[in-house]
Amino acid sequence: MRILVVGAGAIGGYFGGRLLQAGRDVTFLVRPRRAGELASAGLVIKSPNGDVTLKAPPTVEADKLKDKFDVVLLSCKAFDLDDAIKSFAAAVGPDTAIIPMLNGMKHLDTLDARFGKERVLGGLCAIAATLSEKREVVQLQPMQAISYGERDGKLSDRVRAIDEAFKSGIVGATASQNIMQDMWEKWVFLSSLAASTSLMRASVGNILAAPGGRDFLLGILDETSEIATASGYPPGGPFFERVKGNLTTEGSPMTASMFRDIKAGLPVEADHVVGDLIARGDAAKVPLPKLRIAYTHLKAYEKQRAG
Ligand SMILES: NC(=O)C1=CN([C@@H]2O[C@H](COP(=O)(O)OP(=O)(O)OC[C@H]3O[C@@H](n4cnc5c(N)ncnc54)[C@H](OP(=O)(O)O)[C@@H]3O)[C@@H](O)[C@H]2O)C=CC1
Ligand SMILES: CC(C)(CO)C(=O)C(=O)O
Repeated sequence: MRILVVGAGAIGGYFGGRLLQAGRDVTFLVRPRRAGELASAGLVIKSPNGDVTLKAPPTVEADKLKDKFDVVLLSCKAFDLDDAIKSFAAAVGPDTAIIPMLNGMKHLDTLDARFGKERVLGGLCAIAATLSEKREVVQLQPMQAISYGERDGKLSDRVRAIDEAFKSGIVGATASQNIMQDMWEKWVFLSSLAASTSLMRASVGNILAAPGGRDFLLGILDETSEIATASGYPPGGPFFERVKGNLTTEGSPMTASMFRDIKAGLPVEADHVVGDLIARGDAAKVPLPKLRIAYTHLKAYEKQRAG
């Protein structure tokens, strides 16, 4: 099974690297700077689950991409999606399955419109990872999971084949027969975490320790949960019940990747992760006072960053 990992940043580098480490046929589609880094220093993963340096991992740049791949594992940020699509389009043939790992949901519409719904699986990952100043992939906590599945819930032959390839390389890889529900639940959790930690500039533990902090966190979770419910995906599955506890754990150092990006002065997925959720909530007339404040904050950050 030929796997093209689009991007070798935090999550692409991590999950693609683990697959490569396990001997899977992985190629990273990268831009020139990352290609140079990987050629000279290798793909370096620092992780509580085991460090590894993969010397000269196979890479390709967009203008050299000619072959079709069986699987495209998409790991760009939402604001790079259009450019990434142009870059990997040549790799998509009639039987290619695209697995997006982006947070949010709107990328599914964009990918469907360009490649056809039948080529786009549902996908998500749960991990805390970052690309360090040394351009190493750093996993910040042991937690890791990646899921993929047909959006109609069928356990198809292609999903079984992907599962076999992924499971043998990645701890926490799972074929899901309810991936749309899983993606919504992840979105509810992530958007609540990202909105709160970015707005408060603090970890969950420090927000909980502040006056009104617990009410704010739980209030935002109520708002995002109501949007999911109004959209036909009421949260409440095992994943959701587990992660909900993460938002109320005293002393928890947990933050979202969005907050880490803000601290590093990097662009954020404000519209994709929070703005799109608000648009869906507005359409369903869900009151969203807390989420709206967080969104205004993120857009102000973007404005400030643009100068
Ligand atoms: N980091 C985390 O802990 C988690 C992140 N997510 C989600 O995963 C997604 C990716 O996040 P993350 O890995 O942190 O982001 P990063 O910025 O670390 O990585 C994204 C990578 O995509 C690459 N890229 C963008 N466009 C192209 C292109 N046209 N061709 C080749 N490569 C391209 C970038 O390359 P370049 O270096 O050239 O800019 C970059 O290395 C986001 O949607 C995020 O919300 C989900 C769960 C956890
Ligand atoms: C939910 C979480 C925190 C872990 O996957 C995440 O997706 C992120 O930080 O972007």
